[in-house]
Formats: sequence, C-alpha cells, structure tokens
Amino acid sequence: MDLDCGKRQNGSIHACSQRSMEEHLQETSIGDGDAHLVEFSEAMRAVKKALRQVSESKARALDEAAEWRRKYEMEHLRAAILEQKQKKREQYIDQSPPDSWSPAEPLDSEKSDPENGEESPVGSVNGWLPPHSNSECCKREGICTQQILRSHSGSTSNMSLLTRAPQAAEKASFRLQWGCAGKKDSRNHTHDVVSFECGNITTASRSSKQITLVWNSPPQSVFILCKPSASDVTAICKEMIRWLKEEKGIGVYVEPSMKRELLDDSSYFRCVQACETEQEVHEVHTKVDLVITLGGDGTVLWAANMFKGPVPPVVSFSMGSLGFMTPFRSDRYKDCLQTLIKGPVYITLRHRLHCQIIRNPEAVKEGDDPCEETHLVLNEIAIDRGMSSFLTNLECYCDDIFLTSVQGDGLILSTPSGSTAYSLAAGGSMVHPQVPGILFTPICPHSLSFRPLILPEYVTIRVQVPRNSRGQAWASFDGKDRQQLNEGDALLCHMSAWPVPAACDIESTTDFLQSVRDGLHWNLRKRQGSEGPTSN
Ligand SMILES: NC(=O)c1ccc[n+]([C@@H]2O[C@H](COP(=O)([O-])OP(=O)(O)OC[C@H]3O[C@@H](n4cnc5c(N)ncnc54)[C@H](O)[C@@H]3O)[C@@H](O)[C@H]2O)c1
Ligand SMILES: Nc1ncnc2c1ncn2[C@@H]1O[C@H](COP(=O)(O)OP(=O)(O)OP(=O)(O)O)[C@@H](O)[C@H]1O
Repeated sequence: MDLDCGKRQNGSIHACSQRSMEEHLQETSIGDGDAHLVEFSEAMRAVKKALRQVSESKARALDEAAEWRRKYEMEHLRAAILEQKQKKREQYIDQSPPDSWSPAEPLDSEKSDPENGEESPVGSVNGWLPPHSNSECCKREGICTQQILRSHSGSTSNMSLLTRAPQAAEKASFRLQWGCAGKKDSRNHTHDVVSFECGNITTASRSSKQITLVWNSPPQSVFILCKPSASDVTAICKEMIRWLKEEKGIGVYVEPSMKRELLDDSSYFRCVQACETEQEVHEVHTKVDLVITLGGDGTVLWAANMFKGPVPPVVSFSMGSLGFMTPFRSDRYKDCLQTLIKGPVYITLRHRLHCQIIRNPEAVKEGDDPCEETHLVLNEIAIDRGMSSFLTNLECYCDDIFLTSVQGDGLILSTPSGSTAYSLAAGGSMVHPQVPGILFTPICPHSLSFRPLILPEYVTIRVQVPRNSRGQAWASFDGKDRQQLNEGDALLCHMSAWPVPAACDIESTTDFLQSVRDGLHWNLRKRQGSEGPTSN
C-alpha cells in the first residue's frame, strides 16, 4: 500500500470538511437572542474539534505504521545478515585442520617454554589450533585473531580473506605474552575479566595488560608503506631496503607505485616485491612478518586500511607533522629495527571498528543488495551534514535500544586510538588505546546537554537517517571513502576482531602519554611562582 498516498487522501478529505465548516461558521451570524443558532454553532465547533482529532490520530497511526514497517524490514535484514554470518562461521568451524596440525601433538598453548620452563601463553602463534578451540573469545567473527596471525602454509580455506597462494618462505612465528607494570605475567592470558571463587568476585585477571611480542623465529619479510610524493621518505625507504637486504637478509614488499619509483632509480630494486593484484593485497598478511610505515598518522591509517582482516605487527616511523601513532624516529631506523627484529617488543593492540551501510530496502532496486561493502576503521566513522546547510537528524540505537537523536552537524563513532583525532576536536575525551570501548561524540549538537559518551566495546551501534529527515548525511571512514546516507539508510557499527598490533617505542602507556604531552601539548601551562600571597 502507498502509505504516503493514503495519508494525503485522508488528509485532503478532512481538510475539505474542516474548511467547509469554518466557512459555514463565518457565514452564520449569531444574534443575541438566537439560542438555537448559538447551540448549533457550538455543536458545529464540537464536530470540527472531533474531526480534527480524528484526522490527527489517523496521521499519527499512519506514521506509526510506516515506522513499524521500517523497523520490521530492518530487523528482517539484520536477521538475514546474522544468518549469513552464522553460516560462514559454521563453514569455518567445519573445516578440517591443516596438514601441519595433528590432534595427537600437544598444542602450543599446552607446550612448556623450553627457555624458562614456564608455560607458553595462549597467544602462542606457532602452530594451528582447532578453529573452535578459542571460539568464545571473538564471538562476532567466530575466528580468534590469534589463530590467524600465524603461518598459514598448507591451510585450505574457502573464506576469501583466508585464501592464499603458495608461499616462498615460512612466515616467522611469534607468541604474545601478557604482563603488568613491566613484569611478565606467569599465568596464561585469559579472556575472563571477572572470576568467581569461594563466593568472592575479583577482577584480578584483567585482559588488557601490557602485551609483549616474542619472536619464535626471526622475521623474514617486511612490507614498507610510504607517504607518497615525499622525497625524504623515498630516500629513507631506499636506504632501508638496502640495509634490510644486505645486513639482515630480509625480503621487502612495497606498493606498486613505490616499486616503479625505485626501479626508475636503480635496477638494484628488482629484488623488491610488489602486491599488484587485489588478491595479492588480500593475501599479503600471510607473507609478511612486519609492516613498516614511513610517513605521518595518515600513512598508518592507509596501512591499516590495506588489511581487511588480520594485520601483522606494524612499526611506524615518524615522517609527518604530528605523528601521534608513529613513535619511532626515522633517523634511528637501524637501531630501532635491530631491536624489533630481535624482540621482545611491546605492542599496543589498536582496536578497529567494523561498519556497514544498509540502504533503505524501499529505495533499493530489485536484485540489488541493500548491504554495502564493510569498512574497518582505525580512527573513526564520521557522519556529517556534507554540503547541506540543515541540521542532520540521526537516530541512534545501542544494541537496538533507542539511544538518542543527534540534531547538529553530525556524529563521530571513534575507537580509543581515534580519540585523539577528530573526536578530540569535537570535544570527546582522550582515551588510552588499550581501553576497550567505542566513543560516541556529537559534532556541534544543537542542544546544551549533549555530552560525549564512551560505550562498552561489545555493543552494536545503529545510526539511522529518519524518513522525514530534512538534511543530508554523509559518512566517511578514517576521513576517506565519503558516502551519502539517504532517508531510511542505516549504518551498523561494532568492534572488529582484527586489531592493529602497533609496535611501541618504549611501552604502550609511556608512548601514549608522550604523544599526548609532546604532540598535543596537553595541559601545558607556565608553573606559578612560589612567591606571593598564600592561603595561611
Ligand atoms: N577537525 C578535525 O580535527 C578533523 C577533521 C577531519 C579529519 N580529521 C582526522 O583526520 C584523520 C585522517 O587523517 P589523514 O592524515 O588521512 O588526514 P590529514 O592529512 O587531513 O591529517 C589530519 C591530522 O590528524 C592527525 N591524526 C590522524 N589520526 C590521528 C590520531 N589517531 N591521533 C591524533 N592525531 C591524528 C594527523 O596527524 C594529521 O595532523 C581522520 O581519521 C580524522 O580523525 C580531523
Ligand atoms: N601509501 C600511500 N598511498 C597513498 N596515499 C597515502 C599513502 N600513505 C599516506 N597516504 C595519504 O597521504 C596523506 C598524508 O599522509 P600523512 O598523514 O602520513 O602525512 P602528513 O600529512 O605529512 O603527516 P601528519 O598526518 O602527521 O600531519 C594522507 O591523507 C594519507 O591518507
């Protein structure tokens, strides 16, 4: 049924009857003593009022019906997506383990560490665990990150992210250790945050502790990503490639544009490999042990965006202006890489947000998919008003509970890593990157009481453009890939299971606080002198 049309027709009938009544009332002159006419006119007024109420409640009912229908369709769509995801998960769990894993062999997590006699933590990445062995830890994707950040040779998978070509060399294996205040945790890493023993609740075993990466075998190949059109970056890149090849015997991958630039300079760089096809880019995480970025924060975002699934450890050299996520000095790259290749390395697990646009099912042409390609962002998804001069109106739901309606310039859904970027500029709090959560920061809200929120990392946020929205909305992902959101479109967002493991220069908290102080000059103020009036 065309609801709008029905509403228009109903509206016009009531409008006509109201109009004729008003005309009749105006034409009817009421004499002082004419009791009949007074009575009649009062009756007409009562009828008029009743008609108006009927027309209003009908319009409300139609609006409500349309809203319920939209909600029903969205739920239907969500259920279909969930079913699809579940099927994929089941497919994955059904896969037989690769040849390299035998159930008779002890798992890495069960083997003891020959060096120190301690048990290896669950983060061991040398072998293949049965896919369901850790299925509880990454419920959404059904895949544990730790299972993927390891050698994949010999494995067969029908998931596009996991398909891979035969490898020339084995990827170096490593394990992750969880510790606290610089001390290695003797207990295995646990995903349990709250434990309950003898009736006492304790959170002594928190999951977000300092994480150390320990190489089991030395890294063999690196992927260098460079800020484009920057001569100083290209110069360092050339030097670094020669040093890695000649001094360390490490293979190098670069982007195709960089390879062309290198070959224009010298045929020496024929030894460098490039990922030319989309498939090769998809598989690069199975071939490289480290990702090196030379540039600013934008290059780190660029690197993260290349990996639509697992990401190898990332080492970022600062060659930009701010460098919040680039802790290493490029002039000291030899010392830094030497230390990193040897390990152990402190890492910050920078969480990413997974988001998907779902188009208004009514506006989607038959046969077209209403669910658009997914995005993984390291900083944020920003939804703004684009070129429109009207307020954006965004209805926000948290796990399907209505949260609020954003009326203003827009909304930022940010990761803790992105908390120091756009979200900060919009008044959001700065959050340590290891704090799990999703920042909900409005952009110039037209309300005095709209404070930013930080939501727990396990929620799903839905941002809906209402049907009667006056303004437009545009979504951008880490400042890129801008896409228009039309009436009835929605954006779903939740924490991804694929973080960016970023190597630290000193250690996660020290690096973060240093960036806050040196990069943003946080709370910089001249100290007050000791001389002058005192309170006593
Ligand atoms: N008003 C704002 O502050 C504003 C507006 C638009 C975009 N941005 C940010 O720019 C990012 C895109 O970066 P780009 O380099 O491609 O664009 P860009 O070249 O325009 O640089 C944006 C600036 O943001 C800084 N930055 C990026 N990520 C950061 C982080 N996590 N912490 C602290 N600073 C960070 C960069 O160092 C750079 O100085 C977006 O993800 C968004 O966060 C900020
Ligand atoms: N490998 C790459 N290929 C294409 N574009 C890239 C690449 N690396 C970075 N960019 C883009 O180049 C732009 C500038 O990069 P970057 O932010 O690293 O340098 P910057 O602006 O000098 O540093 P900062 O962000 O610290 O101010 C960003 O928009 C980024 O997305």
